[in-house]
Amino acid sequence: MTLIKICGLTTPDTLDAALDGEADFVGAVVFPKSPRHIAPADAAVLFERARGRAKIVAVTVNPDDGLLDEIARTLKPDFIQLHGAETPARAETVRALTGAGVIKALPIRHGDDFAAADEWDYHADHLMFDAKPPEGSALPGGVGHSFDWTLLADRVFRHPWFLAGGLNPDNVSEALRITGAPMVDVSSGVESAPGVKDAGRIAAFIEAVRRS
Ligand SMILES: O=C(O)c1ccccc1N[C@@H]1O[C@H](COP(=O)(O)O)[C@@H](O)[C@H]1O
Repeated sequence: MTLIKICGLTTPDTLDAALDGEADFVGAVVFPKSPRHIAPADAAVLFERARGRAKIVAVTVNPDDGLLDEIARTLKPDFIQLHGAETPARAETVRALTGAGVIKALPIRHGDDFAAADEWDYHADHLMFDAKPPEGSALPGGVGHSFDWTLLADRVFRHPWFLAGGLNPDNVSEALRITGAPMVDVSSGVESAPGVKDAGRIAAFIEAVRRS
C-alpha cells in the first residue's frame, strides 16, 4: 500500500481531513518564508491530535541547532524533514539533537540529480524526490512543480522513498503508475490558494492514491 504524507497543515479541520483519511504522515512547515509556516509551539498544540494516528513531520530548511532544539522540545516530531542544502554529516547531528528520524528532500530536474541519493541513502530514513524549484523561487519546495517522473524508472533505493512535487488528486494515479513510488507527499496540490488547505481536495487525493 502506498503511504501518504499531507504537508503544510495549519488548521484543525484540514488536519482532521488528513487523519480521517488515514494519511500516514502529516507535516508542519517551520520556515517563515512559506505561506504554510507555523511556529513550533503552535504546531505542538495543533498536531497533538495526530499523535499515534499519523507520523508527525517537521519540515525545515537548513535549520540551526536552536530551531531544532525548539522543535524537539515543543512539537516532538517523529521525523525532521530537511529540505535545504544540508549535508549527510549534518543529518547525523540533527538525528542526535532531536531523537527524530530524518527525511531528506533532494531536488530533481535531470537524471544526474539522483547522484546525491547514493550517499544520502545511508544517512536518511527516507529520501524524498521533489522537483527543483524554478530559478529565483523563494521556496525550495511547496511550489507545485513536478519533474519528469520517468527519471525514476528502474531506480532502486535502500529505504522506502517519497515522490513529491506538483502532485494533486488528478495526476497522482499517473505518477504512481510511472514511478511505482512507495510513498507520496503533497502540499499545494490540495490547496484552494497558497497556504490554504482544502479538506475536500485532501480527501480526494487520499482516495485517488488508495484507488491506484
Ligand atoms: O510547503 C512549503 O511551503 C515548503 C517550504 C519549504 C520547504 C518545503 C516545503 N514543502 C515541501 O515540498 C513538497 C512538495 O510541495 P508541492 O506538493 O509541490 O506543493 C511538500 O509536500 C513539502 O514536503
